[in-house]
Order: sequence, then C-alpha cells, then structure tokens
Amino acid sequence: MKAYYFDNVEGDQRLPHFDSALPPVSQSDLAKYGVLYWHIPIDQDGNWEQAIDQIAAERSYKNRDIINVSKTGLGDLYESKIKSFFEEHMHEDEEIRYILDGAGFFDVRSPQKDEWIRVHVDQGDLLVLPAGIYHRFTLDEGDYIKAMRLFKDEPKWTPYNRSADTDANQHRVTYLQTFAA
Ligand SMILES: CSCCC(=O)/C(O)=C/O
Ligand SMILES: [Fe+2]
Repeated sequence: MKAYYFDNVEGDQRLPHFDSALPPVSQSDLAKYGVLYWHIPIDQDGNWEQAIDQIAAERSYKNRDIINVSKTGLGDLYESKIKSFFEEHMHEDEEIRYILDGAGFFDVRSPQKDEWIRVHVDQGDLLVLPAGIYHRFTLDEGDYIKAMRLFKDEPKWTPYNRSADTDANQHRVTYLQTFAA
C-alpha cells in the first residue's frame, strides 16, 4: 500500500497522479480518517485465510464474495462498472476489500480539507473504508484486480453519488462528526 495526495492533474485515471512535492500520507493519517489497513501476505499454507477469518469475526463481517475487475471478468459490464466505480460516492456501510491479485487505486476524500488521497493497493492488502467517506476506485495500468469483498450484511453495492442530498445523508453527517473534528 502506498498513500499520497492526488495531483489533480487531468489525464488517464489509471496513472499514478503522484506529485513528490506534496506531503506524504501515512497509515496513521489514514486511520485518523477512519481508513483501516492491514497487509496479509497470501501464502501457500493458508495462514492468510485464517487471518482474514479472524478479522472478519472480530469486525462482524459475515458474508464475502470475489470480484474480478477486468475486461474478461466483467465482460459487457466493464465500461459501465469502471465509470461508476470512479464516480465520487459513499456507502451507508463499510467498504472492505482484500486484494487477491492485481492492483488498483482507491481515492478517498480527507474529511477536513476535502482533498483527494490516493491509496494504491495490491496483493495482500486489506483496506476498510468507513461508512460515509467519499471515495472512488480505478484500476491502474495493469487493468486487473481480483478482490474479496467482505460485508456485515448481505453482499450489495449501493453507491450514493456526491450531491447535496448525499451530503445530508445521516451516515455522511456521522462520518464528518466523527472524523472531521
Ligand atoms: C477493488 S473492488 C472494485 C471497486 C469496488 O468494489 C468499489 O466498491 C468501489 O467503490
Ligand atoms: Fe465504493
């Protein structure tokens, strides 16, 4: 995992958009914004599965599935899914992704200054975005990610795109009350 401020330069969303002149963003900075991270290497003896099971039990993640975001994995839905993942949105529950293969970028909005922070994830990274955080996702230039999605309830993906209505959503309001102070 590598986190840094997004450079806000127009261009291919799959490029790093890294500017070394901007200050670094650490794992503890992310935690201050409610974004949690673990690295659990995928090993042959299955220890990673036990580690995921333990975190899932501790955090009440009862369900899981696997998503393959690539042209072959999504087929006819590829273009529309890539577009919708990159629309700025929030969810009313946590977004939990464990990266099994490939790589991509989650962009999260800092709660105080509303700046984009870009988080590059690849194999073995487990990222938890809190309910109410504005974010978006894109593949990187590898054009492929396979991720386990974990859920507290039934598997679903309900995005609320950024708008005045979504700003007033109780999960958004609670997120800001908790993390923007
Ligand atoms: C790496 S999983 C694909 C992106 C996704 O599931 C999501 O919810 C983006 O916000
Ligand atoms: Fe999302």
